[in-house]
Amino acid sequence: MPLLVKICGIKTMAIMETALNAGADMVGLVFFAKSPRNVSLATACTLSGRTCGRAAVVALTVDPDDDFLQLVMRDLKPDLIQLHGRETPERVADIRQRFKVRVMKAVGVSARSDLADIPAYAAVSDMLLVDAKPPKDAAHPGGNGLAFDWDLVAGLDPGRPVMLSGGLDPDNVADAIRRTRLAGVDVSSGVESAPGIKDADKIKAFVAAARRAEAEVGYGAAFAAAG
Ligand SMILES: O=C(O)c1ccccc1NCC(=O)[C@H](O)[C@H](O)COP(=O)(O)O
Repeated sequence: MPLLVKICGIKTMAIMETALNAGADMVGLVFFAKSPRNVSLATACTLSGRTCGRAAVVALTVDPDDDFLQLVMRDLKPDLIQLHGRETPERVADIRQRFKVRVMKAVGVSARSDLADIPAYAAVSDMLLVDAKPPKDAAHPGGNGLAFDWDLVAGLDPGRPVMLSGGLDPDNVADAIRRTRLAGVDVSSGVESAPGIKDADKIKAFVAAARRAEAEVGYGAAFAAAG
């Protein structure tokens, strides 16, 4: 299966166009008021319209309530809801079933013990995202540009595709792909010039580096051999 590359926290048409032209498979729109990447639902709908099916649209939410999800599903109709809060496996299952939407649950990792929750989340999610566990005093539960020990998730296979995130950037993404061989990579801070300000050249460099590593590792070949 080809490597999935997600660019998260897109706020402008120009950057959406850059991510699509660079070859991103997934684009993330952040709904979290305290984030410098937060977008309104109206802006998200406009940005999403630009994709024309070239990339999957991911609505990033943090402990969303049903009223908000109803609006997101009615107006944005994302391909995937990313759950980046303290949602329990029961709540993840509830959202997936109630809204008939694919979900990607983010799991914070800083130690091997954090992987204990993964089977329960894999059972109720379409995809998982492993991210650095935020520091206790962090203002945001994600998008902090912090990396974790990738060896903890190397080859992780809970029966659902797993994306790697947390502190990735154009310089380290190839190493991360080689070491973990997960289904995809997700970046936000590492392709910015300042919090919330995406840098077009960094996005292009990130996707290019990820694609080179994908070819080197042989993602498609492994899939063909297995299939
Ligand atoms: O981006 C945010 O501001 C954010 C706010 C609240 C929850 C999650 C958030 N971001 C998550 C992501 O952008 C990515 O999925 C991932 O964590 C990558 O973050 P980064 O380390 O900045 O590359």
